[in-house]
Amino acid sequence: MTTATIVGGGVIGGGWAARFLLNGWNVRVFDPDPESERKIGEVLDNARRSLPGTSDTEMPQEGSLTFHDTIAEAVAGATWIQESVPERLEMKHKVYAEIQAHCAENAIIGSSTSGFKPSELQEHAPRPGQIMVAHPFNPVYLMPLIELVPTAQNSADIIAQAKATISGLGMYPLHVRKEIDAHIADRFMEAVWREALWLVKDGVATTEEIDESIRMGFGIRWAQMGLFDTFRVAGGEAGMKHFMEQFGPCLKWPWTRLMDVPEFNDELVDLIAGQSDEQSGHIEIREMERIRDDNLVAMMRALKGQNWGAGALMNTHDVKLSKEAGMVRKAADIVDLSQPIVTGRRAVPVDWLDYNGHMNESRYLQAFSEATDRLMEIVGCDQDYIATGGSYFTAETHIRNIDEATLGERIEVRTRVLNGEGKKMHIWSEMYAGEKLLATGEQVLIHVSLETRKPSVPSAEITANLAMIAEAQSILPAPDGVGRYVGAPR
Ligand SMILES: NC(=O)C1=CN([C@@H]2O[C@H](COP(=O)(O)OP(=O)(O)OC[C@H]3O[C@@H](n4cnc5c(N)ncnc54)[C@H](O)[C@@H]3O)[C@@H](O)[C@H]2O)C=CC1
Ligand SMILES: C[N+](C)(C)CC(=O)CC(=O)[O-]
Repeated sequence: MTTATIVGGGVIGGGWAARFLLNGWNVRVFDPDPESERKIGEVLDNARRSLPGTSDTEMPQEGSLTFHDTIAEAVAGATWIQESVPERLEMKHKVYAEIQAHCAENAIIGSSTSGFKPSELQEHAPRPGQIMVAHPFNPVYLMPLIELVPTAQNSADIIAQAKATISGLGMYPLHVRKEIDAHIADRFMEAVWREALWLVKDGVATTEEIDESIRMGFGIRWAQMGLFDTFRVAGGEAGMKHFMEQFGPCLKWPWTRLMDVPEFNDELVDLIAGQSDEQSGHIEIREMERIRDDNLVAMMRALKGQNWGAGALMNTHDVKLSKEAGMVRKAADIVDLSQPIVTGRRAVPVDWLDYNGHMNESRYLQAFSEATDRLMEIVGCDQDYIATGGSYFTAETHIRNIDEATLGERIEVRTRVLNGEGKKMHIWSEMYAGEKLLATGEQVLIHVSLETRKPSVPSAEITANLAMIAEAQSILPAPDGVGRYVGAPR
């Protein structure tokens, strides 16, 4: 297992700790705050209930978390050291001096800095090539973006290593090729923030009205297409050129007060903080974090469904996780054919819950349906085969909901082939949380030609695989409840 050290375990360091831990890394923390263990524990609780739900496969086993009294002790054995101390350059320099005196020479030191340039961070360092900006977004355990900002002091090799580590955490390393204060994304947020401060100060809008203008409008658009594609579409058939012709003149109109900053005095702070308290002061900060996390997970899962943007990144990561978890994808890889095949492993995501606070009945069907897709793939009915015009349609499903599944609970589906002769495939799946049986799902599927939409004979490979599995599993007793109809006596 690989080890990461977190130096500075506040809002951002805590989020990094969770991201590494839940991706299977061991994490060592140094933070002089005596409350840091409690604070990181609370961040971790929120991460555990949200991050696994972004994945449609099994996440790695959580690593171990330890707290250390000195930087020297904390950096021992670490391959990645993430500095997240307050945004003060002299403090960061002091911390790097201590880290570099004790860490491995080939460890990467990433800085969470929101605004310092990497060349500023590297000043006075004995090994500047070890340090680079790895700027995350809050909450680090859910937001995929990392702005990776190196300088000419960082070798191509260390940059490639940093990118690989970030990708391995399910994140998106955006290589910022030219260093600039506040990198890329924070410059946008700063621009929006400045405008918002003026709008509140000038009494044009309240903090709440400004938030509504974002979350009811461009905030939703930006999550999926960003700025330029959004404006390209807004240009209609003539696209970006037309958009620019139409809105170019506005650049000279008083549409922004960007470089004109309101005086940052007590009056402004009280005005903004007062309105913000009125808007959301009745909700505890951890509760607000949970609301934010649930919304983020649900939105990112929607993007996964579209295989777009952050969703496409997460789908690619799922394939990697699934391979690492040893999920079988081919019949030839099954070690013991006589046992039910593990066709799904995942955590229950927040958007699978209903008003009863447990996994909704429709999601039991979804989990069984995804397990059936996996079994189809295993026997040879994979995407390549389907592209040739053959597939299976489900003719009948019977689900028994036996126990509840709750948010974040890890579920596993195990599938048996009861009969795979001819055009028919009769399968039986059981869903477990640990050894607790949650549900059974019995399905009959018919092989079809996608051209005629009529039953057809599957390929010889599929027929042989189904026969082999059914034969091997026939030594198992008949599943309890097989063939049961609604209302049948127990
Ligand atoms: N809060 C945010 O939204 C974001 C912040 N960042 C950046 O992350 C860094 C940390 O910011 P936050 O987590 O928000 O601050 P924070 O105030 O929540 O946490 C800073 C932590 O550093 C600890 N600390 C202080 N001196 C230390 C030292 N000498 N050695 C080790 N730990 C020490 C503090 O006890 C505290 O727990 C900053 O550079 C900031 O710009 C980056 C992205 C977003
Ligand atoms: C406000 N901020 C500059 C600290 C924001 C960031 O750096 C990134 C974020 O999470 O929004």
